[in-house]
Amino acid sequence: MARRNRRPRSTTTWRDAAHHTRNRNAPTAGQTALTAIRGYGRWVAHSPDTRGLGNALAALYPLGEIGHLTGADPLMLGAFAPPAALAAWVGTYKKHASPRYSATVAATAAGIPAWLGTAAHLGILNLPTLLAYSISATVTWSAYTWSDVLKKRRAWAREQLKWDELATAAGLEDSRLIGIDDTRLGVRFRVDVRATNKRASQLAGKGGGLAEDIAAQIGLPAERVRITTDDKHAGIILVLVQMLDPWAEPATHPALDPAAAPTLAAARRSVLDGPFVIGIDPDTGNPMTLTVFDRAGGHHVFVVASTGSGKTTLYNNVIEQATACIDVLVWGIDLGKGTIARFWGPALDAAAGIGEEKKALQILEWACLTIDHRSRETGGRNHQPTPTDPVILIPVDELDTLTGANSSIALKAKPMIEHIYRRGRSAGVELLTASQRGVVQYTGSKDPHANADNKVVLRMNRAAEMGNVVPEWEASGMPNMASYARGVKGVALVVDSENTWVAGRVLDLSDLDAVERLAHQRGAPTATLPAALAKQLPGYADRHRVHATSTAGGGTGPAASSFPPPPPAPPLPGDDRSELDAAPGGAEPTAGGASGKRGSRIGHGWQAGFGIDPDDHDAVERLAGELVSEVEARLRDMPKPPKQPTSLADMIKAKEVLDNAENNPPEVNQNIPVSEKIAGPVLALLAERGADGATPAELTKAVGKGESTVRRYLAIMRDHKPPLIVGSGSTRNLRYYLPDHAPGADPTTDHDQ
Ligand SMILES: Nc1ncnc2c1ncn2[C@@H]1O[C@H](COP(=O)(O)OP(=O)(O)OP(=O)(O)O)[C@@H](O)[C@H]1O
Repeated sequence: MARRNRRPRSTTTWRDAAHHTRNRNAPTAGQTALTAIRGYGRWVAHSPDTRGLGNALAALYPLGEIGHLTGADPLMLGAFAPPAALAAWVGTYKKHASPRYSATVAATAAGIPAWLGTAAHLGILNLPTLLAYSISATVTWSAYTWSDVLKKRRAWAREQLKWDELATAAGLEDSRLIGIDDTRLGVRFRVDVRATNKRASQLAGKGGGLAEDIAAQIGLPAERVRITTDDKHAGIILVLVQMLDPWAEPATHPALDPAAAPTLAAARRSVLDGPFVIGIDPDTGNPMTLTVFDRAGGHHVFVVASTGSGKTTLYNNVIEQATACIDVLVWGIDLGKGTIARFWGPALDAAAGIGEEKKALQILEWACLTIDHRSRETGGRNHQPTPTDPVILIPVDELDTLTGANSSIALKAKPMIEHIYRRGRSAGVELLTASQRGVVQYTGSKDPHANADNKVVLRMNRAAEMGNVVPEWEASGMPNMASYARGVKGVALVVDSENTWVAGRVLDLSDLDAVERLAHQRGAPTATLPAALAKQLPGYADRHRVHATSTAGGGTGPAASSFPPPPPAPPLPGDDRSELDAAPGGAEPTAGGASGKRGSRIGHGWQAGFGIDPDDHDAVERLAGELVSEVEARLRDMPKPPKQPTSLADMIKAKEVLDNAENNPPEVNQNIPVSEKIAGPVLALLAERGADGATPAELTKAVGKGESTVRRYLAIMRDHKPPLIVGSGSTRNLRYYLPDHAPGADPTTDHDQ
C-alpha cells in the first residue's frame, strides 16, 4: 500500500515524477508569465471590442513618451489625424450605416496621431497630460462600448447563444443562425442547415419532429413553432416561434362597431385599388387578403368548408368589400340557407334565395351572356372594370345546391357554372363557390379545382380532405386545417395561383344583425351594366320586381321592406318564366333581345325595362292594370297607421328598452309584446322538442332573424307573466323549454292561472 502510494500509477520514472511534482509546486517565472499572458489574451479575446479597446488605450499612453524622447515633430505626427479619421469613417459607415458608431471610430482613429503629437510636445510625465488623457480615453471607450453597433452585436451574441441551445436540444448542432427577426408574436430564426447533412425540405413542415422538439425545449404547444424552407436559398430554413398566443385577440370586423359602421357603409373604392381584406394573419398582424380581380384579370375563388366552419362569415367579408366597390356588381346565389339574399339584399344587384332555383338559373344565364358579350367585344382581352361596365361577382353558397347530384337544376346549372369558371376570368365575371368537400360529388365537376386561382380552406373535419383542394399542401408547409388553431373559430387558409399562402382568422362578421344594418346603410349598388348588355339579359330589367315564390328574405326586418321578396308577383304579360329553362350561353343575342326567340317576342321592350314592347298599346294597358293590382296586393298587408301618433323620443326609449331586454328587470319585459313571427317559431320548436328543449342558437335558426334579436325576445318571453318559455342552465348551457316541459316542472300545473 505504502509502496503503491509512493510510486506514480503510470510508468513514469521517479525523475519524471519528481520533475512533475516540482513543476506543480513551483512553476518557473517564465511559465507563470506565459500562463498570465495566455489568460490575459483569452480574457481580451472574450470581448475584443471593449476589453481590446481599453487595453489599447492604456498601452497608447506610454507610447506617447517615445516621440517626446526621440524629439519627433509633434505637428508631423498630428497631421496624420484627419486622414485616419476619414479612412475610419468611410470604412465603418459603409459597413454599418451608423453615424454615431462611425463618428466614435473616426474620433478614436484621429485621436491616436493627435495623442502622439501632443505627447511628443508635452511629454507624459506631468499631471495635466495624465488627467487629460485619462478623461479622453474614458470618453472614447464609453462612446464606443455603448454605440448602437456594439449594442446590436451583444444582443446578437445572446440570440446566437439561445439558438445554439435550441439547436443542440433539437439535434441541429451544426446549423448556423444567420438572421433573426422580431415578429408580432415572437421571433423568426433564419438558419443555415447545410452543415447538418439534412435538406431544408426534410426539416420543414413537421420536420421529422424538429418543430415539436424546439417547442418542447421552449415550453410551447407544438403548433406555435413552424418551420418552412426559404424560397431564395435551398440551404436555409425559417423557424417561426410564436411566444405569444396568436389567437388571444379577437379579429373583430369594424362593422360590429355601431359608431364605425356608417363610415364603413359609405366607403367606396375600386376593385383595382387592391385585394379584399378578409381577415388577419396573426403571425404578422398583416391583413389576410383575397384578390378577385386585378390588372391581370379575374380570379375565381373556390372555398371548401365543413358545416359551422365560418363560411357565411367569410362570405359576409367578401360581399362587404365587393359591395363597397364602385365597379363591381354582386349577384348572390344561396339556395340552401338564403342568407346572402336575406341579409345582403339591399346592397346586391340580384340574388336568389331559398326556393328560387329559376332565379338562380337566370343569374347564371346572365353571367354566361355577359361573358359572351364581353368576349365578342374585346376578343378575349382582360375586361377593364368601370362603374358603367363593372366586374360581376357571383358568390354561390353551397355549390351542390346548383350542381350536386341532388339538385333539381343540376342539368342546366352545371354547364353554365363550367362556362363561367372557364371563360369568366378575362370577361370580368367571377365566381366564389363554396362546397363542404373538395370532391366532384360536391363540386359537380373539376372546374373549381382547375380554374379557381384562389383556394380558401376553412376548418376541415379530416386532414385527408385538404388534399382534395390543395394537393401539395403538406410539401408547401401549409398548415393542416383539421388541427390548425384547435378550438379557434373562423380560421382560414388562403392559397393563390402562385401557391403563395397565408393562414389566419377571418374577421368576425358573423353577427347577421350587423350585416343587415350595414347592407341597408350601404344601399343599392352604384355600378350599372351597359344598356347594350343589360338588354341582352332576359329578365334583368325586372330583377327587383319579379320574385319567385320564396321564403328567403321574407322576414319583417328592414331588409324585407326594400329588396327581398314581396308576395309572388303575377306573371308579366307574355313573360313565360319557363323560358328561363332555355339553355343559355349558346343563344345568339340579336339587336333587339337576348335570343332570336326572345327578340322576336319582345322586340326592344327589354331596353325599356318593362318586359313588353312599349309600342304595343294593348300590352301597355294590360301591364298598367297588372301593376295597379300588384301595388294593391302589396299594400294589402301593410299595417294600419295607429290612431295616436308616437313621439320620436318614445320610440327611441322603446328601442332602448328592447335592446336591453336581456338585462331588464322582469316587470319591464312583461310589458313588451312579442310578435307572432317570433313567438310562433319559438313555441312550435319547443313544443316539438318537449323535455329536450332547445338552445338559443337553434331557436335563432328557427326564427330566421339575427341572434341578438332572438336572444332579446327569448328573455322577454321568459319574463312574461305567465311565462311563455322557461330557461334552464348556465349561460353557456342555456336551454329553453315550454313551461310544462321545463326540468323539474310539475306537468299538472296550469300555467295559465
Ligand atoms: N371569423 C370568426 N370569428 C369568430 N367567430 C366566428 C368566425 N366565423 C364564424 N364564427 C363563429 O362560428 C359560428 C358559425 O359561423 P358561420 O355561420 O359563418 O358558419 P357556416 O359555416 O356558415 O355555418 P353553416 O355550415 O351552418 O352554414 C358563428 O355563429 C360564429 O359564432
